[in-house]
Amino acid sequence: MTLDVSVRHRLDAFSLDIAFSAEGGITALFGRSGSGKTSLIRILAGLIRPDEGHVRLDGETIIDTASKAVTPPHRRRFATVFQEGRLFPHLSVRQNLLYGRWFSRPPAETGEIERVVGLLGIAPLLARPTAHLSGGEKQRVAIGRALLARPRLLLMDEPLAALDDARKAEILPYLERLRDETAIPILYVSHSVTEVTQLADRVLMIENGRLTASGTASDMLSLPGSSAAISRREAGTVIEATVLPHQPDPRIVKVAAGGLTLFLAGTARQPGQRLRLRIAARDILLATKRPEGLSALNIIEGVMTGMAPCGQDQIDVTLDCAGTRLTARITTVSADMLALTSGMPVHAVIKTVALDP
Ligand SMILES: Nc1ncnc2c1ncn2[C@@H]1O[C@H](COP(=O)(O)OP(=O)(O)OP(=O)(O)O)[C@@H](O)[C@H]1O
Repeated sequence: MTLDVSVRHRLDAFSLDIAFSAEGGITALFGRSGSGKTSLIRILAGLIRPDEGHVRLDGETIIDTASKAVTPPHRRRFATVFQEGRLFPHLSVRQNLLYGRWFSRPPAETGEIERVVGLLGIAPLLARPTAHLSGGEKQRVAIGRALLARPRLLLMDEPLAALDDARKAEILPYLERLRDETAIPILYVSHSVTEVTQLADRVLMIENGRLTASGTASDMLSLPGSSAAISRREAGTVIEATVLPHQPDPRIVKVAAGGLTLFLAGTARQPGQRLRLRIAARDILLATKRPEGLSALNIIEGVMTGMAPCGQDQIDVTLDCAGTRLTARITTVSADMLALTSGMPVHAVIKTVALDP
């Protein structure tokens, strides 16, 4: 699938002027509130007609303002999942799902319905009225309804934003399965670093109605150079890791990440499983000598490669650790105490529980 978008649109004082192309998998639209993500999704869904530009899917014109060609929303076969599920409250879960199927041509077969129900773990909910579901359950049903419309493109506009952290954590694995087990390309709007780290194949950074950068989640979400849309607390490094075949202890997980070996808090992981880890800069300590008697399992040797001031009295120290770049945020007092200089060997200490797959 190739989605080719180039649109310009004015909404009072705000102007959107964006061009990008997206392939299969999950493409995240990441940016601060008010940057124009929802407006872009609304253009793609057919809820706003852009002032100028084109949208094409696999070469087929969806919108082309120059030739005044517009495919009506119901013929686009794009499904949308919003922040709040927008289920029909008077219908059961099963009836809501079948409503999605009504839009698919040819209609989804029973086997497909069972597959979607299994994928999202909603079999026990089928007979329930939607009014009796939790927020997380409602979102899973909304996703199921969207899938059963057999969309060519799934537009997800902050689908987890209305949920608390526990419900978000409950749904994220289902979204990973959706990415890995269906071939439906997804545009995923979010300003959550956690969600984008875990889900996105590619990230488009949007600021003030413009595309400012695009690339892999690791490149887009890692310091130095990551977007201003990432909060100070969340800033850090995103790295790809693979679970190693031999685990030293069932309570922890050993992974290879670039040239590093790291330990994570123990959850069920299969050898060979790929993970994306986010290491917040504020969760890394630095030591000039290898520390002993620490509870941290991850003590990594590296070389200091740079320093950049970060707010008042704090410094981001960049390290090269066996070819992997990490950033540690420390106070200027600590930097002075350690007399850090470029090229100096250092040890980065990361708490096992701080590694957040
Ligand atoms: N119908 C409208 N008329 C005028 N201005 C609008 C309209 N809709 C949106 N805007 C403005 O356009 C800008 C972009 O809004 P949009 O909802 O696309 O941003 P967003 O990145 O999705 O934000 P959020 O993450 O808060 O949902 C905002 O400044 C908003 O106030």
